[in-house]
Amino acid sequence: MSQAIPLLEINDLAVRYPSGSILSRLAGGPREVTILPGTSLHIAPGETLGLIGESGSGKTTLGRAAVGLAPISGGTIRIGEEATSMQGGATWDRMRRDVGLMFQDPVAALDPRMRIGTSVTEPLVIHRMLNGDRRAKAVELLAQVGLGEEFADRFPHEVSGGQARRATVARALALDPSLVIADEPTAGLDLSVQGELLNLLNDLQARLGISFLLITHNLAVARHVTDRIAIMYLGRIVETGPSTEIFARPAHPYTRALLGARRKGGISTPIKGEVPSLTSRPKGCEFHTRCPLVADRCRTEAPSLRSLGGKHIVACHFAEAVMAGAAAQSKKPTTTGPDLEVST
Ligand SMILES: Nc1ncnc2c1ncn2[C@@H]1O[C@H](COP(=O)(O)OP(=O)(O)OP(=O)(O)O)[C@@H](O)[C@H]1O
Repeated sequence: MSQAIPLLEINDLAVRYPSGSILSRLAGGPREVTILPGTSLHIAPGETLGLIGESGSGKTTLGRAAVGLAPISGGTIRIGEEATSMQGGATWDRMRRDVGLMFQDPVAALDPRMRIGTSVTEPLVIHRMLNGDRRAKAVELLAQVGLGEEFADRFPHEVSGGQARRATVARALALDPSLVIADEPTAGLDLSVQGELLNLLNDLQARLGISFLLITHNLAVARHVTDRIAIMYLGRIVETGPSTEIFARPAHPYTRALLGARRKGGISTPIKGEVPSLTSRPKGCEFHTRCPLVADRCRTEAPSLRSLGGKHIVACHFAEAVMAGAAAQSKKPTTTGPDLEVST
């Protein structure tokens, strides 16, 4: 893995949305809700970073904010040579040219009224970068993802879910990006098709040297394709490090709970306790209301992110104890859930 200057660098990013509930506003509730309270993240050239967390933890918001598609209220973002803060205006346009986007909703990603060839080349038209024949370019992009020429002329409803998802990958590659942001790229696909898609992403990373920000709540997906993972809770990164290290020795109780939820026969068991409201974040460690290891200190003192050696970074007062417990637990035989068919 390259130790070069990060390709993507996000520092202290804050995102606020207007508060959704009219009732809450009428009752004098907050007018705004802070989703990302000052979040930092980086991705090295050629690296695949997995962003993991429960639903609502802010993964999609972070992915969208990285390209200026969320209401940024503070912090800085740099992609390659281009850097911006707040509402970057024309800078976003230049930054987005270096990023391929695969957003969560595959139906929205491919316009049902457009032939697939037209959809996959659309980013080139938007950025005025289409040189030469549009269909020929579509065929070239579709070939990169293992789809034949005939797919250029088909409509999304005429192809399978896996083929449609490949087409969204082709579209993400249109601008020849250094970074692809893929939000839940395998959601809704059968296990074997998920495996094929992940093999494709692995292959593209190896062949084209693209970096990926892979947003998923599926730990099996993260395990197979990421170099490093970052765990998000209430819009903050609470643990990050090499995937192999985090899966073997998670150091945050939240990460450990996420991994434990997967171990139980593959059936996702929710983590105990309610996710706190983003408009009234708990004092101290924000996970303390659900943490099985909570101590007095956790209720008053917010843990900072600190290094456990190498690239393993965590925000927990008792990380060493959690890690030791996880290491002991991993030696016991466990039942594992259905896995993916991914070549290594
Ligand atoms: N446009 C919006 N306006 C107001 N709040 C929003 C908006 N989009 C997202 N949110 C809120 O931001 C929070 C984080 O949502 P986000 O979609 O980023 O989380 P996530 O971790 O990606 O979840 P999921 O896995 O379900 O997509 C949620 O509380 C959500 O309700």
